Amino acid sequence: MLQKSEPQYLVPKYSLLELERLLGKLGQNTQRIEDSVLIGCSEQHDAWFALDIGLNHSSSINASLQKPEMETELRGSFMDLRKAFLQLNAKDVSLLSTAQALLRWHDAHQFCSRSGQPTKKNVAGSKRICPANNIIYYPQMAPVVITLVSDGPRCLLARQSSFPKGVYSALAGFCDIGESLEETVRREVAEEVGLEVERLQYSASQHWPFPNSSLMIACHATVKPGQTKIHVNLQELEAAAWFSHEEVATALRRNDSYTLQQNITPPLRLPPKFAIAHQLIKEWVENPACPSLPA
Ligand SMILES: NC(=O)C1=CN([C@@H]2O[C@H](COP(=O)(O)OP(=O)(O)OC[C@H]3O[C@@H](n4cnc5c(N)ncnc54)[C@H](O)[C@@H]3O)[C@@H](O)[C@H]2O)C=CC1
Ligand SMILES: [Mg+2]
Repeated sequence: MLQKSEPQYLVPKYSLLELERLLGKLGQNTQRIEDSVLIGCSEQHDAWFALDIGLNHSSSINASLQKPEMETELRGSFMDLRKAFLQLNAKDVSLLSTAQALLRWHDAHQFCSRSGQPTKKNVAGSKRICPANNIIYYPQMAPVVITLVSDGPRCLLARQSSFPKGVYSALAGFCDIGESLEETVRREVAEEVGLEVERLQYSASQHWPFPNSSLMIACHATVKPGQTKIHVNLQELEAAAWFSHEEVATALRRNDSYTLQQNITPPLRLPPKFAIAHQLIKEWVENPACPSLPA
């Protein structure tokens, strides 16, 4: 749910009093405030909590609550989370991403997997405890490596059929149990495009709420100049190709509005700014030789 506040969109933020009033108006029990989870604090050190007042929430008191009513009451509209990210500043993207992931984790961990008894959230929402056996459950993230492979003058980008039209990104893959990040990078690059990674350098990381909660670990990698023939794994990818520095730099410069005109084959499109893949590609465009990589 985002609220339009010209010229941008905002995540709805309320004080405790305002929230109590709002829940009352929506016919919800104010007890629900106890389901809130701590997601951060303002620069003035005011604590920020997130609460799911979604229509299909299991503990929704008033099941007949309609989406349009809620949109009118909150003066906003519901939208897809990825689309919402395109409208928000970096701070709100981070808050919304944490809120979504943490609230979803709580919703999916209502019961102890050992005793089958209901688990109980602590006040901050940083864990759940089973009162029957004192097992503590902590929110989990799945580590994922994302790697921009380069052979020097070109970088390798790939797309999955689920990506929007024309969008290519860096190679990504979940870490398997027991693997180091380096091993995951080498395995994923070999599995998806049949290339052997020569050198590897960590760049940055990002929390990513899709599909559940991942920690994206971004790296630059190089392959030997003579060993660049791609074998695309069509079970994982729709396509993969080498792109020149000029092609990628042009795609980065293009105003990426993501609104496609019909009947026009889109040129190379890159992931949106909020995705770490975008940062990784931008870094390579600004410094294609990656001189900081050890020789
Ligand atoms: N923030 C960013 O810039 C980007 C984020 N991503 C994210 O990276 C993730 C991984 O990329 P893929 O190429 O899809 O991974 P992948 O190459 O490992 O293949 C996905 C498959 O891995 C399996 N898998 C193993 N462990 C899993 C787990 N913990 N959760 C879900 N599936 C698991 C499933 O069968 C799934 O279909 C995606 O969820 C995507 O949202 C991908 C590209 C850019
Ligand atoms: Mg992959």
